[in-house]
Amino acid sequence: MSLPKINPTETQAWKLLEEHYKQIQNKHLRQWFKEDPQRFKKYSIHFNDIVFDYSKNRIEDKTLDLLLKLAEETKVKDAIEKLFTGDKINETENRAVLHTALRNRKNTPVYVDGEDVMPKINKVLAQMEKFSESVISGQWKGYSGKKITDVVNIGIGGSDLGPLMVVEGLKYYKTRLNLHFVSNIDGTHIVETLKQLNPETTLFIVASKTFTTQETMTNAHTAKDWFLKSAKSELEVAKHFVALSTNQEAVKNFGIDERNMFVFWDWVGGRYSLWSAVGLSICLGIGYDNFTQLLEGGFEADLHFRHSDFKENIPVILALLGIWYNNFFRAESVSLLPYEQYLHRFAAYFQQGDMESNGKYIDRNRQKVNYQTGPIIWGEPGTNGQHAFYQLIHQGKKLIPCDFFAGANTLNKVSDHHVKLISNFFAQTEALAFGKNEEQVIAELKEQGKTEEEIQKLKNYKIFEGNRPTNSFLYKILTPKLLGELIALYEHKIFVQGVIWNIFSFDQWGVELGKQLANKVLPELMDEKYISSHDSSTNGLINAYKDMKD
Ligand SMILES: O=P(O)(O)OC[C@H]1O[C@](O)(CO)[C@@H](O)[C@@H]1O
Repeated sequence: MSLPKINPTETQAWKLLEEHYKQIQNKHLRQWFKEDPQRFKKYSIHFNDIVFDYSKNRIEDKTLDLLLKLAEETKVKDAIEKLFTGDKINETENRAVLHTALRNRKNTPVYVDGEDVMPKINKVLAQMEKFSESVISGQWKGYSGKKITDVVNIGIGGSDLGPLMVVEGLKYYKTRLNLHFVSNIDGTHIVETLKQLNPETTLFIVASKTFTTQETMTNAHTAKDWFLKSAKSELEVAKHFVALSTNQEAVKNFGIDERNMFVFWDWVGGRYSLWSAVGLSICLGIGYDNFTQLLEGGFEADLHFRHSDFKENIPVILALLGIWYNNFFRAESVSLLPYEQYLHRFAAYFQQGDMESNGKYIDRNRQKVNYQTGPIIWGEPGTNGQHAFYQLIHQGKKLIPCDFFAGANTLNKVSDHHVKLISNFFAQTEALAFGKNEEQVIAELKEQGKTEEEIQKLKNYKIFEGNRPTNSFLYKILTPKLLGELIALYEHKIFVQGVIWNIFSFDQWGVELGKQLANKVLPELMDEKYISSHDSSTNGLINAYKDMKD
């Protein structure tokens, strides 16, 4: 059974939300907080070690009721069950979507085409455990008998961003191995990485769901050539190359021993694959036990998502708030702002997670949508962002809803850094919500001894309108489990939004055209002849390239 195909704008809730929006669009958060001192209590959810505060949003009870009605009318509850029970909800590729099975720590059966997938998941997990432990312990030796010191994950998109974000995010829990990630086809990426490495002590992980991706295969061949220059014999490849893929045939053809292959399956989407064999670099980077803690966190977030009432359900509330701003306030982007240096790739990871999932204009009825779908996702860690782009968030013309993240505790206690960091987090959400009005600005300038003329000259620049919405995630401390929870909560937010927008969130046809055209252009660049087969701009650029290149 497929997902329902309901145009959200035709629901009763949508129409009521449009009306409601007109009534509250200019109401200020200052007013809402004044009217209801219980706002924090009312609009926050506690889940494990996380406090999720969504009270600084431009909502009231009626808004939430209508948004929840929208979720009901678009049958989100049914869709969640379909997700968890292996329904082929990735219809355009005829696939189930079961990243949740990969972290199903209870091991209850999950069926795809009548087959319980848990035994094969567990088999690969056992293989990952054994392999990572032998490399970390030094039992696994390189071709000259030395221990592995460095691991290079070669992959791109979902086969890179997830493991990279997690390995960076959990660096505090690092094993003795040094992890490197090569993704870009720009040779600079692999050349600069290999410069630091010794082939005798380097292990390469070739991560590619399809094992056909141009970037990954090109980088993998370059790595193999570099390795063979030193090892001399193809027979040594088995000690230095492993593959993570769904494509056994292509892995064999590349020359990787099948015993060094860690499989996953077509029901694992690339951008949801860090929980699968693609997490091997995570196991090597932080140890298998920590990897299982990450899975545990994802699993607990799954239980929360599947079983909590929507009013208490973090991914559902996050998704509905996102729709409120995206479709009614016409906000175009969402900024993810971790006040946690370790999470410096969190926004980059969810750029793919969200934008590749919901950046679509064709609905589940094969029709062009007449409403906005996925937002632009961006962000940098605080406090760096404050000194870069926050000006626009505070005083720009665009409404940018922001999600803030911070630990109440730090993993690196050093003088008063952490308390200062956290004071910035709280201050920013307060400033964004409440701003500074004319009266306050004038009083401040007077106190500084400014003349009336100076005050008139400056005051408008110093006013902060406020009314900028934020969500805050305050957690106890950054652990593998906590990170697993956060990732899964956001994955499910994306899912709920895709369901409501009536789009297919698990395919990515939009990345195909560029790949096709690059394959057409590539042979045209190989000789000196001028080209006239494209439009005048593309011809002009290609021909200028031919003139300029050495
Ligand atoms: O793991 P693969 O098959 O190499 O694909 C890498 C990435 O390429 C994409 O297919 C599109 O760019 C992503 O969805 C995917 O994560």
